[in-house]
Amino acid sequence: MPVEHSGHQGGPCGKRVGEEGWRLGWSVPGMARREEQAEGDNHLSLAGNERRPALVASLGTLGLWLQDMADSAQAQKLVYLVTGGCGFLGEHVVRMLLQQEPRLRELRIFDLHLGPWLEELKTGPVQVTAIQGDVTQAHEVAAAVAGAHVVIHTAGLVDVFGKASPETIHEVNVQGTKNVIEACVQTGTQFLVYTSSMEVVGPNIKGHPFYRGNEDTPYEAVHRHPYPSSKARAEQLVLEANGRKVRGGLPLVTCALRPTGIYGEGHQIMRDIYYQGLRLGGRLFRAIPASVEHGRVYVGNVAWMHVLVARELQQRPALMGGQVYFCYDKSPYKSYEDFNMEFLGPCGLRLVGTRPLLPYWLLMLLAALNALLQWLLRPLLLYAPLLNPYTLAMANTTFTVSTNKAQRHFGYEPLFSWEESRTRTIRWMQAMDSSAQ
Ligand SMILES: NC(=O)c1ccc[n+]([C@@H]2O[C@H](COP(=O)([O-])OP(=O)(O)OC[C@H]3O[C@@H](n4cnc5c(N)ncnc54)[C@H](O)[C@@H]3O)[C@@H](O)[C@H]2O)c1
Ligand SMILES: CC(C)CCC[C@@H](C)[C@H]1CC[C@H]2[C@@H]3[C@H](O)C=C4C[C@@H](O)CC[C@]4(C)[C@H]3CC[C@]12C
Repeated sequence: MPVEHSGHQGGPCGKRVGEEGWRLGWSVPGMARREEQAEGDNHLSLAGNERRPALVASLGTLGLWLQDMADSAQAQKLVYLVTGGCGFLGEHVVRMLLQQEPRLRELRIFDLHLGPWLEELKTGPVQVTAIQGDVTQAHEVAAAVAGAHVVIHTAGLVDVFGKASPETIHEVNVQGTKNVIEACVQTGTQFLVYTSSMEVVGPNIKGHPFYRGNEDTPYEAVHRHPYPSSKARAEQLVLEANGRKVRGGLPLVTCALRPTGIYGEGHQIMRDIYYQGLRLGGRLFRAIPASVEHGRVYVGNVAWMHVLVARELQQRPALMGGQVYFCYDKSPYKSYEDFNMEFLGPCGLRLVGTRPLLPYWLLMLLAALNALLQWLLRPLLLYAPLLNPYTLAMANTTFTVSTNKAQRHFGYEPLFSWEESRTRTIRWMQAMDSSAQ
């Protein structure tokens, strides 16, 4: 069923956060690492001093305190830059870094649109620097990168609905990535993590299934749509840049993460589908056979993978440099629509039909009609429904991942179980619902 798509995926954070009164819940399961570490250190110094005479104890305490200061000055030395740090994924990466990267001294957040939620981060122990900038502007990127140890490049134009021109998509995704690479080389930044996409592999335009494949599974990657083409080209540039000498003579170390369809708190398309369902009286109509598997991964786990890969890239450059990793977790293999129902169901929506209500040829016709309408109306208005020939092919082609490469190379385990990911997403949707009423 064609459903109207009201906003782009993610979008300016100002709008997103303000609109819903939504905040990410930032207690990561079993991992209040910084706090635990600090507490542990305190216990250690107290226990050590208890048995000594008073003067020795205070000198000892002073010594330990000075040692602590020196250690933490040494430990908190890294500067990270997250491009696109106010996007759907970017915000999660930013918050995850603040929680899980104890060596962080400064976190730079570079985005076209900065969100008001950044203010709340500025009171913490890490210096948070918000930089409003455009990745297509080489000088802005270079200024932001200068002095950073690690760049996590998530900024991108995610558009499969025909909202932006192919030229703009290329400019942001390809030229923007070139600018990031050149900035690293010129300013001497050694580590670059790129957020790629499963779409650099597929589904391809021939509709070949990719059934629980891994990074080495042969697949005919053929792209025509501007978004996957631009992501594929950008990924290639990032991987080719691995080993280039950066300013100062050290080699650039790069790698790319390929998320499948990300879901979780802040997911714009999920929200659009939810509101569409409400408008249809709490019903959605099945369009895709339940047997077509579509890979999904929880945003918190994708963010965690970014943090971990950025950390371990510095420890194992020879193994990880120039590598690609699919992002995966324990989310179940389901069709796009059945997976969405895991969250939409508890919010009161119902998926009607065990089989698609319309035959596939009719859906294709509707998708083609939407594309034609988009083209005809372009001089007057932007018509960008969810259903078009490309999104239909995406949803209707099996593409799922089964791999443990990230675990083997850098010890990745999902931080959030499927139950936790599901609960968090449902909670977010319910909060969104109550704030809309
Ligand atoms: N959402 C998914 O399912 C998914 C899946 C695989 C890969 N990805 C990739 O993950 C990354 C983040 O995607 P997202 O879903 O969070 O999208 P998003 O639109 O929410 O975030 C992208 C961010 O980039 C910023 N940005 C766009 N153009 C920019 C420019 N010219 N200069 C500076 N910043 C700019 C946007 O303002 C936004 O904050 C993208 O690179 C995307 O290709 C997303
Ligand atoms: C045919 C309709 C009934 C349903 C339309 C759903 C469609 C909008 C969905 C289906 C698959 C989705 C894409 C998929 O999850 C993976 C990605 C990769 C990522 O890099 C960007 C987002 C994207 C393209 C999803 C967009 C929305 C899609 C096409």
